[in-house]
Amino acid sequence: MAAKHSLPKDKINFLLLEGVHDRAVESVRRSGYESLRVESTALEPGALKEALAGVHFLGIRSRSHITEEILDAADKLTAIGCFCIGTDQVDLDAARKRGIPVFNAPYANTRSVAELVLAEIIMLMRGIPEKNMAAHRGEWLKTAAGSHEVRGKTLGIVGFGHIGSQLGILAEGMGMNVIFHDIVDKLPLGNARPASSLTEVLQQADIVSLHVPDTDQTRGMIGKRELAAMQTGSRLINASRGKVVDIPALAEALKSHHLAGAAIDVFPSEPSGPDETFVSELRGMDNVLLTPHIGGSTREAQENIALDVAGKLVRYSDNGSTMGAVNFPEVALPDHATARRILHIHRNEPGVLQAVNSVFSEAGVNIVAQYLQTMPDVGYVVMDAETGDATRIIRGLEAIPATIRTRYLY
Ligand SMILES: NC(=O)C1=CN([C@@H]2O[C@H](COP(=O)(O)OP(=O)(O)OC[C@H]3O[C@@H](n4cnc5c(N)ncnc54)[C@H](O)[C@@H]3O)[C@@H](O)[C@H]2O)C=CC1
Ligand SMILES: O=C(O)C(=O)COP(=O)(O)O
Repeated sequence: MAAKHSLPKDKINFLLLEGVHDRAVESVRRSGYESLRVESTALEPGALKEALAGVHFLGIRSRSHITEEILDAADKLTAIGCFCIGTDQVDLDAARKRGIPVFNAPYANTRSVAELVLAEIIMLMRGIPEKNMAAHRGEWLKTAAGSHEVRGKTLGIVGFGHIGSQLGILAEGMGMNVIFHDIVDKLPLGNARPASSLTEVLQQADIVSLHVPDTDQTRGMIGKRELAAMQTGSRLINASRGKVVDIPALAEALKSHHLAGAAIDVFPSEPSGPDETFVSELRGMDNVLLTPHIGGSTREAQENIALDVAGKLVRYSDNGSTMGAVNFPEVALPDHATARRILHIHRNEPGVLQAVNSVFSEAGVNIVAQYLQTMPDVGYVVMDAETGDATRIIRGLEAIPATIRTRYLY
């Protein structure tokens, strides 16, 4: 086949933002991709649009907002890697409709978040944030008032997914009782007990920890009413997403001492890098432990994330596999050592497969293997084909009205 529509590796451009770990850079380079730009922070929308010109593979963390407008400006964008767990920062539907799979690292920082929260549980139950602040001011708050062992206390977990369930196991190891609320039926690991509702968790727990994703349902899920439902003197931890908690309502609950303390790692609005000022109503409150969204920021997690997500981007580029994509039909593909591989992403409309197959039969090219997965709006079909005129096939596929994009791998 003529290689006219395929792209040699030195013409494939990677842009990695937000200080993605060096292991990602090494992994991409080791796979033969040398055209790589790396930035230590997120870019503001204008700069991001400019930076994306000609970029095929984009790597981000939680601070880069990839909106429809940004996607429209990204003329060559082929795939996005979120070097983190959350993918709410990307307009996933808009990306899929443009034929762009989005990958993440679903497990690589789970443990780091669970460990941080575990530490915060003890810190909050002992009133350490305010004692620490007082000591910095020269005060000596040596008192047992309001200080508790965690043994025998109840931890309420909202969102019993990977992080929530890992935390539950660790907390049980410290002798805590664990209750949880999730919208999906979950295996109650260890002695954890599912509660009948969010309210039951809030009412029964000595300390509540949030581990839900950012969705329409979870945004603002902990507001004035939910905070009022929590026990007087209880504590709240949020290391999930900033918009899950109504911060002014939380500040009020802390000021009135209805809540005894909070540890907050994520905020509705976060600085894009170290040069931007962090603004929050919670600043200056002694009983609040504030951390700069570092739940997943350990060397171990960042290295694992780097290898996981860089590997997924490279695999999609080299082989077309979309396994692990969070917004896209998942196709697992074997290597294509002997055959040529053609990828076709299309709107999922009647007759598309027939049109695709006709392009091959009219060109007299035999399809050796064909792989197809669909979502309601988008289909992804991969053909391994015997030698033939690649240019004719690609042009034929591009002429199908439902085509979103085609790629040719050799
Ligand atoms: N602070 C940090 O640095 C980090 C924060 N995160 C955040 O933590 C979140 C959770 O991570 P994982 O546990 O890996 O995700 P996961 O997807 O394994 O678990 C989330 C759980 O929340 C449940 N859920 C969804 N909507 C709910 C609702 N309305 N009410 C109750 N439960 C609901 C889901 O059914 C699921 O079981 C991520 O989406 C991310 O936003 C993740 C890693 C690091
Ligand atoms: O993994 C996640 O979802 C996180 O929130 C971690 O985000 P980060 O990579 O530290 O910007």
